[in-house]
Amino acid sequence: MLTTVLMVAAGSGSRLQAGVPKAMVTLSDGHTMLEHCLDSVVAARDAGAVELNAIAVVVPGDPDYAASLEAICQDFAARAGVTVQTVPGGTERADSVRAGLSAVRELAGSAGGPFGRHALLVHDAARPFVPPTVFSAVVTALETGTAAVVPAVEVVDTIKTVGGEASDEVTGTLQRTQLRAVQTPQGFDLTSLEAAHRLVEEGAGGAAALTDDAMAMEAAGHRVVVVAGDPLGFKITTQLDLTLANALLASGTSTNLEHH
Ligand SMILES: Nc1ccn([C@@H]2O[C@H](COP(=O)(O)OP(=O)(O)OP(=O)(O)O)[C@@H](O)[C@H]2O)c(=O)n1
Ligand SMILES: C[C@](O)(CO)[C@H](O)COP(=O)(O)O
Repeated sequence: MLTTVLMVAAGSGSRLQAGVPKAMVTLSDGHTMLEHCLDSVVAARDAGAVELNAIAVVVPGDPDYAASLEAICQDFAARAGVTVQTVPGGTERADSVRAGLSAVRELAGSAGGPFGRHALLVHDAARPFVPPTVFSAVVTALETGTAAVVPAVEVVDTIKTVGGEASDEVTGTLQRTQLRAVQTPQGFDLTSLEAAHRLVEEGAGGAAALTDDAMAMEAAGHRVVVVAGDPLGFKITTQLDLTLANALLASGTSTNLEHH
């Protein structure tokens, strides 16, 4: 199934505190986070897991950062033999996804007419080591006709809700067997995700409340299916995650085959 990837890279990385947007952070092997994430997509293509049409990368509005990321994207595109188009993002992650959807529609339309079913993978430019098996599981589920697919792993901690007058008061304990930690790439029927985001945008919920795209599909009444994620699909959010990523690279344990 022809698939376009929407990679969101417009975040500031405030929790990582690296002084530059997270996608521009260089890992210990000298490659940026963005290159690693692009590489994982192309590794999935090369493994036959994704019939890749093109990649849209949503970049920060700041012109200097946008220019740097555009240069990284076009270098990568030439090396990997893939179309990569950048588009400026928004304040919240959901704003950036919405900004990217119009570019995706153009990329999908030019690939094979606007009316066919087209798969979209929405992916964080903060998960550098997602293996091809995860891409494959998501795309395979989409191919069965499912409109929304998320990769996920089991939760290892006990999760409690807090609230009351003081937010340090426990109000309940969630049933751990029913919980999953959700990763990206999340897979969607393109037309359905466009409609779901429009619906949520027109409603009361702000973009900040939408922490992933499956939430828009859930709000629109779609069935969302979970497939197996992978521990290597972890998101780099804090310095501790970055330390883990660099240790994986140093140990050779990881990651995305060869660099393009
Ligand atoms: N306005 C935003 C916010 C986030 N993202 C992207 O969404 C992904 C997941 O978000 P997160 O890990 O929270 O990244 P940041 O927003 O950069 O981090 P922080 O919340 O710590 O500032 C990242 O690839 C990030 O670039 C985006 O494109 N546009
Ligand atoms: C989309 C996501 O990566 C799924 O786990 C996550 O919800 C992003 O959250 P963030 O706070 O924007 O990192």
